[in-house]
Order: sequence, then C-alpha cells, then structure tokens
Amino acid sequence: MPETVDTVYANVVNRNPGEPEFHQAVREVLESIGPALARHPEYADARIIERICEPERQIIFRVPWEDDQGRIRVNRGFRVEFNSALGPFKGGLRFHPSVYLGIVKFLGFEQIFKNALTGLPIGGGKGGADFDPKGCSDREVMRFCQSFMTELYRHIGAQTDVPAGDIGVGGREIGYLFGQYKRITNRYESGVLTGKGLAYGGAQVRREATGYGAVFFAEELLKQTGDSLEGKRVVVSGSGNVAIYAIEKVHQLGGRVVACSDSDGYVLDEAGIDLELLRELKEERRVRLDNYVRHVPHAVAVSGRTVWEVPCDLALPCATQNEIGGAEAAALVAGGCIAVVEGANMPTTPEAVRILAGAGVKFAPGKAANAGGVAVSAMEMAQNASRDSWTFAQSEKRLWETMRDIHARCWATAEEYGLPGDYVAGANINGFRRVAEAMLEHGLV
Ligand SMILES: NC(=O)C1=CN([C@@H]2O[C@H](COP(=O)(O)OP(=O)(O)OC[C@H]3O[C@@H](n4cnc5c(N)ncnc54)[C@H](OP(=O)(O)O)[C@@H]3O)[C@@H](O)[C@H]2O)C=CC1
Ligand SMILES: O=C(O)CCC(=O)C(=O)O
Repeated sequence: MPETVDTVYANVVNRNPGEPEFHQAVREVLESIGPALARHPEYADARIIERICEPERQIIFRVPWEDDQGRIRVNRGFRVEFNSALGPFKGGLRFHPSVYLGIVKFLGFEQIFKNALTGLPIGGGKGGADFDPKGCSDREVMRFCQSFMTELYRHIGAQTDVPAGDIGVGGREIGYLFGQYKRITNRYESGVLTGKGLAYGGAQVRREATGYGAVFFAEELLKQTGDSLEGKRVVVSGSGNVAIYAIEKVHQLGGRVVACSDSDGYVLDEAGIDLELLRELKEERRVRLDNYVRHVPHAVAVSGRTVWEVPCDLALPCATQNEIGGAEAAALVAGGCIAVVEGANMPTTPEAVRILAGAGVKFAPGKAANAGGVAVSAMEMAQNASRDSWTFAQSEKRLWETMRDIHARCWATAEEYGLPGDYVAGANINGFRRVAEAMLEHGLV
C-alpha cells in the first residue's frame, strides 16, 4: 500500500512520543509537499517520506565532567544523523538545558531540507547536550567539550558527519572540541568540524554567515515588490551569533535595528542598537543584555516581556523555536510589520504563521532564510579539502549569491506548483525533491 501524508504523520507521532517539536517540524513539511507527491507517485511507491522521517542513526551518550569545585557532573549528549542522501551529515551542536532528543530531531529534520536548498553536497544532522554553559568558567566549558568529544569523535569525520555550532556553541566551544578530536585521533582533520577559528582552518564569514544571510534573504524578498531595507525599522530577537550579525548587516544596508533581546527581556534603543557595545557585552564579557542601558542612558531595558511588542517594519526572529506564537504574531501585525524572516530555526508557530498570512505579512521560513550559515560551513569544508583560503570579500560574495539562489529556488518552485509567493511551500518542495531524487537513485538504503 503506498504511503499517504496522513498515515506517515500518524506513524511519526506514534513512534516518537513526547517530541512535540519534532512532530511540528514534520507536519509543516508534510503539509507542504502534497503537490510534489501528486506529481511524483514514485516517491510514495518507494516510501520516501516514511524513510525521510526516520533518522539513519541516533546516538545518545553520557558526558561526565568535573566542575571547578571538583564536583562530578553528568550530562546527556546527542547526535542524530538524519539523512545522508546528498552528502555527509551536516549540522550544528546545541548546548542548552532544554536539549533532549525531540529538539535534536526537529533540528536535524529541518537541516535535511535546508542543506538541500543550498544546492551544496551536504546531508542533514544535528546534535547537542543538555549542558548549560551560562555561568560556567572557560575551564569548565573546556572540560565539558573534551568529555563530549571523547565519545562523539568515533561517529564523525570529514566524509561522514561534520558538526558545527548552534545555540551555546560558538568559536570557543568549536576550538575545544577540535583540540580534543585532534588529540584522540592523532589526525589533523580540518574538515571534521566547521565554524573553526581563522587561525586553524576556519573560513572567513562563517561567524557572520547566518545573520548576514538572513538579511540578504530579506533584501531579496523586499525586492520582489520594489522595496528594500533602506530606512526600515527592524526588530531582532536574541543577541547571540545570528542576531549580532543580522543587526550588523541591516545597519550596513541602511535599515535601523531598534530592539534586540535575550532570555530575560529586551532592550529598546531608538537611535539604533550600538553593535560594538552589544558585541563587547555578549561576545567578550558574556553578560546579560540589560547591561546595555548602563552604557546607553537613552535606551530602555524591559524585562519579562516579548520584543515583538515593539512596532517594526521587519521582524527577524534570531533566538529560538516557537518564540512567535499567536499573541506575538498579532502584536507584530498591530505594529505594522510587513515581513517576518526567520534567522532562528522554527521560531514561528503554525498558529502565528496563519495569523501573519491572514494579515498579508510576508513570511520566510528558517530553512531558507538562515541557510547561509550552513552554506558557508560547506564552503569551509571545500577550502579545508583543497587547503585553500578565500578572502572575506570573496566569501561574502559567495554567501550573497547563495542566498539569492535560495530565494530564487523558493520563488520559482512556489510558482511552478501554483502557490506564488509562498516561501514555505517553495522551500519545502524544492528541498524535498532534491533529497527524494537522490534517495530514489540510491535504491533501498
Ligand atoms: N549559529 C548558526 O550558525 C545558526 C543558528 N541557527 C539558529 O539561530 C538561533 C540562534 O542561534 P545562535 O545565535 O547561534 O545562538 P546563540 O547561543 O549565539 O544565541 C542565542 C540567543 O537566543 C537567546 N535565546 C535562547 N533561548 C532563548 C529562549 N528560550 N528565550 C529567549 N531567548 C532565547 C539567547 O539568550 P540567552 O543568552 O539569555 O539564553 C541568545 O541571545 C537558533 O534557533 C539556532 O538554531 C540557524 C542557523 C545557523
Ligand atoms: O554550519 C553548520 O553546519 C550548521 C548550522 C546549523 O546548525 C543550522 O543551520 O541550523
């Protein structure tokens, strides 16, 4: 009996109980790809969607480490190797106390289609741990990373599975992870991790890529109606890697980011967020965002409320999943927002997406808009493999071209399937078709 979307979804829910984020990510893709399944009955015959929804491999492991007081701590580590039809598993590692298997699976599932959309040869995977780096010393973070890699190293490799950063994993953590991998394996395998420091095989623009890429996508989206970022009032959530470089690029392209946030609240600075100060607070001192107002007296810190209550033309959610629900979407509509472009992974709930669509707000899903990060990671792999190193300008140009291509693919696919302007359908159908075609050619594996 050929599979149907409804039966596959019901099976996913039954086989993966207690994983609502994973169910949500699967549902969003399955709801979009109906038109492609109708045109290609061979996908159902080969049970492609059932196979895509089942990870190729899931690894769960103990991560014991010692804190600065000499106490033993135990965390849980994960790597979900979801789909390798297009290339080695590729996707970040998240260190956050909320991490559990369902979060890693939702992220890994999204990564399959995102990576396909880049047009580059990378499969999808994701990993992480329920470790909270907040408040830890550098030494504690190092010991945690070393213990994490002491198990992970046997599962990864430049041709097998190539992790990178995500929430709580930036240049510092990638450095410690790489050092331990090199020590255990006695191999200088640059391509085993991306997001590395520039001193040891990292790529120019990888640090900036996700935030810059999301803003390039926003510029392309606005261009469709003859508009641009020039003069736009923008609100960004988060104040981490993606948020910081999204703010930088908005300012470079003539917009003004008036608010950003962290998990405690947000800061409103009508003069435009001072990026140098933000980087010092978040990248160097690693302190809470409300410290911003000590240095900028005209700015306001608001705790315990959503940044989406600040009126804006463009919203760039760059923090975490499901941060824009129905109430936040309604606030954005009331505040005059014309477009929401996701820098984070799945930050907008299905209810919020419906509210935005009903109000005519343009919406770009993360798997298209935030693909710049993983695209530049794939470029880092290419540079490592050829022992080459591109300039900043060259790398930024490649990123910009990649985002323009992703936008064009989403746009053209949505048109082709009779859903003009629907970036969710365009992204899901285009990514799905590329993976499905490769899976068909590989036979039953
Ligand atoms: N790094 C990358 O290259 C890519 C990242 N992404 C996605 O972008 C998003 C941000 O990642 P990144 O910038 O790397 O992570 P960071 O750890 O650098 O920053 C995360 C930011 O989001 C905030 N945040 C996290 N959880 C919550 C929460 N529950 N409520 C409110 N704020 C929260 C953090 O605040 P606080 O410090 O208070 O926790 C912090 O400001 C994630 O969804 C990630 O999956 C997508 C593609 C690539
Ligand atoms: O750069 C990478 O490999 C992964 C980036 C990532 O985790 C993501 O796109 O969500």
